[in-house]
Amino acid sequence: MLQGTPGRSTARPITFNFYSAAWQSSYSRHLVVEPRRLQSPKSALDNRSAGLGLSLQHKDSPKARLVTMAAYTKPTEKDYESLVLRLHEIQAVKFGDFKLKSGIQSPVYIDLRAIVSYPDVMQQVAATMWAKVEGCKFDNLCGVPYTALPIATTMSLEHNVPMLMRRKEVKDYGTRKAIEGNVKEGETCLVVEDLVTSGASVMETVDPLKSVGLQVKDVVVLIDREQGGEARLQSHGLQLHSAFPLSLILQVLVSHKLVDEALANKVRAFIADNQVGTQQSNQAPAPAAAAKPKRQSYEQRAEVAKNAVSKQLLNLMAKKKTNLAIAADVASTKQLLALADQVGPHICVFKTHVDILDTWNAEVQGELQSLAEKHDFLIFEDRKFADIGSTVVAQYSGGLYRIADWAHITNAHLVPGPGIIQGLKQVGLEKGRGLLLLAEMSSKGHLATGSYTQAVAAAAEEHQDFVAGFISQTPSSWQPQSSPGLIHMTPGVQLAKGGDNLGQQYNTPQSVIGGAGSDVIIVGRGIYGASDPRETAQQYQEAGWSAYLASVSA
Ligand SMILES: O=c1ccn([C@@H]2O[C@H](COP(=O)(O)O)[C@@H](O)[C@H]2O)c(=O)[nH]1
Repeated sequence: MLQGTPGRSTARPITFNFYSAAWQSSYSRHLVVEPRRLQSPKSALDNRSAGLGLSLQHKDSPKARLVTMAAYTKPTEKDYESLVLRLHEIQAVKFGDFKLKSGIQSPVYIDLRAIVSYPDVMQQVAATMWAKVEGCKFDNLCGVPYTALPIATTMSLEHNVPMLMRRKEVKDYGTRKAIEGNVKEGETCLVVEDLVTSGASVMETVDPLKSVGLQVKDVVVLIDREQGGEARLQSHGLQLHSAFPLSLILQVLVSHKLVDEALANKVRAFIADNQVGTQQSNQAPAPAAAAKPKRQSYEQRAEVAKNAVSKQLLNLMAKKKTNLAIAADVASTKQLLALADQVGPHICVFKTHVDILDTWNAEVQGELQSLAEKHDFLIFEDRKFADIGSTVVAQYSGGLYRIADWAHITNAHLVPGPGIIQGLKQVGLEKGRGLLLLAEMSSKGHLATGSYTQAVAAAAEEHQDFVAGFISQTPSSWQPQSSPGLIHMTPGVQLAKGGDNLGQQYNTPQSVIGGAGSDVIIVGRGIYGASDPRETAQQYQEAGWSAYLASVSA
């Protein structure tokens, strides 16, 4: 039992059941207890909609922080308004002239990271967001790291809904799980986010949740910048519930004369001009960054591609709506062919390491080629040639594997110099084959950087009749825009960032296609190691394709 004492002004003494003895003993000696929006003190702690809250204030210091412990109350219009004002007051929503990470100047800047320092704001945010999804059915909730994690935690504790956590980085030791918590396959999960612009970061949480067998249908966000994120999430079957569209925030601030009409119109114009799919937008300010130009579509690039294979691949990707390549690093030929048939409808490229296989002969080669025709994908033998010209001629055309006979694409390091390209071209050009040059690698500490990568870019430019593109990691940081016909394929991709214990490093489809500017994601263990490779390939296909759509010009 906690006995309240009169506060400095309006509080009346009140006695009621308190659920924590620890709180009673540690706080009752020091705190003044005030009832807040009191309706029914007896039932309030049992009935969360009754609306009881406590304000706890330090007795000896009038300026001491107020600790509120409000049970959930459905917010009223006034509450919505007061939350907007409070967000403005704590500078979570700012107006002025801000340079975004993309280099674009923005008249509005939203940064909700600081709300952790204001428990009253955190509580109102959680209550407001909860009210938006009260009618939805979900078994769990999961916040998008990091800002939305405490919001999700508050909702979880307040409403007794189990929470799951997505790791931003998957460790390369231990369980290597992307989703932490008690996952029950088939259950539904609400995704909680603080701010939506394009919806890309929401998808980075939705994809791993789905890959562990959860269903995701609803996403709740505090602020929607109204730049196209809602439509994009809808295209993935997700319903966005936003507490505050940016236009509503503007309306409230204008009505309180905190923002003048001219500035509000400037913000509205900025939002209209910066819809996802017309220009790159980003929240984090980074003064030095330059604006990222939109990329050409795969079809547009196919028209200017100088190599037969890159032309074919760009057209195939556009037609099949997939930029997914599978790295089929399985040991048995039987598994290889079964995998090709399973994931065939979702991929543009089937990548092999033929020297891993237990069997290779003309029959297996023929079966793989038939599957490539059946499902319309190209075969890429990841041979990584690295010898002098005359040796690679023999290795590519002959030996046990006769790679040039069946692989549409192969690849090479440029360590030996341009002679390696000339040698491979001598064999492959007349067969209509294409070569990828390894410009960068995915493994920790690799040496393909700086001037080496630049030299690879220059060699590819020079041999565009045979060079189809690159194996790369960060193409937009070094590839000149002058050769849109060259394709970038990126290995080291999984639905969550992480790595293995031998130096492999993983990035997500969104960061590889949208952020780094690559064209094709190469996924191995993330797909063939999954319990249902077909379904998982489909998830990667969707993730890669939506990242592509968001990065091309309208
Ligand atoms: O820099 C490189 C070049 C090639 N690879 C190859 O890609 C796959 C990746 O497989 P995961 O299971 O998805 O890690 C594999 O065949 C590598 O040989 C690469 O990872 N990095």
